[in-house]
Amino acid sequence: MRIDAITIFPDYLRALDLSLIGKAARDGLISVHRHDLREWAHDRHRTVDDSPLGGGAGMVMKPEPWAEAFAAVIEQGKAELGPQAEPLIVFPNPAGQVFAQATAQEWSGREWILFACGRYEGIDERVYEHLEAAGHEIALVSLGDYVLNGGEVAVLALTEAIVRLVPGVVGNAESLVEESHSDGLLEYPLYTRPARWVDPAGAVREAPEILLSGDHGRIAAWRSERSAERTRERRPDLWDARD
Ligand SMILES: N#Cc1c(-c2ccc3ccn(Cc4ccc(CN5CCOCC5)cc4)c3c2)n[nH]c1N
Repeated sequence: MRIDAITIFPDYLRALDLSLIGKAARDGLISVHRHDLREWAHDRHRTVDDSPLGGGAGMVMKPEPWAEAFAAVIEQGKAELGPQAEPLIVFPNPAGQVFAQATAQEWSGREWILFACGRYEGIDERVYEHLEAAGHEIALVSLGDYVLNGGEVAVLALTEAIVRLVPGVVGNAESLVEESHSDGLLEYPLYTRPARWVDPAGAVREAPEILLSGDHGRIAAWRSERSAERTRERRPDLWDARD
């Protein structure tokens, strides 16, 4: 998988060189390419924003740098992947569809994802129109119903959610199966040693006896019950949406 990200804060995305994503890149499972949008802003101040037409607060990202950036980055990607390759262009956007595990699963099979990180109040609408008219596939996604200052945080989250599902990235693929949301339910409570823990307040806290029984059938049933109980209590929306 090739991942490109266009942003005015490329250093914000250096976290993609770390940990799981960084190792996947070093292992050749993915390649990550950061691009500074200001490279395609040609005035002396490398301006990428201007006041909103029609008035209003804040600034809007100008269409010209974005159009040039997309053309250049897509040309670079095609040079690597072949002239037929096409990116999925993803815009983190507060008005986008809330991103979910099913989408992460779907996008983990894509050859090429191009993230476009907006800032200010957003990107001139004609950029989306221009890309769609050129036949590109675009998606607007939101991390959730709260307000960020730009798309970079979302790109970090989206990339981790997607790339960890790319075959070979997570060592123990089995751990991906039992995760929260992978079956539409929340994960069961987790315990490790010591089985008997005296906490700093002096309270004795025992792990559930069943987990020490060695009876894997009963343990699986117990975990399933706890997962259902948690989902009902904490996420009735997920519980009600179950098949
Ligand atoms: N993913 C994700 C996000 C984002 C996100 C993603 C990308 C950009 C690019 C710019 N911003 C700032 C911004 C904040 C608020 C608003 C709303 N507008 C309503 C009408 O009045 C003007 C303001 C717009 C732009 C972004 C925020 N926020 N929350 C998520 N889950």
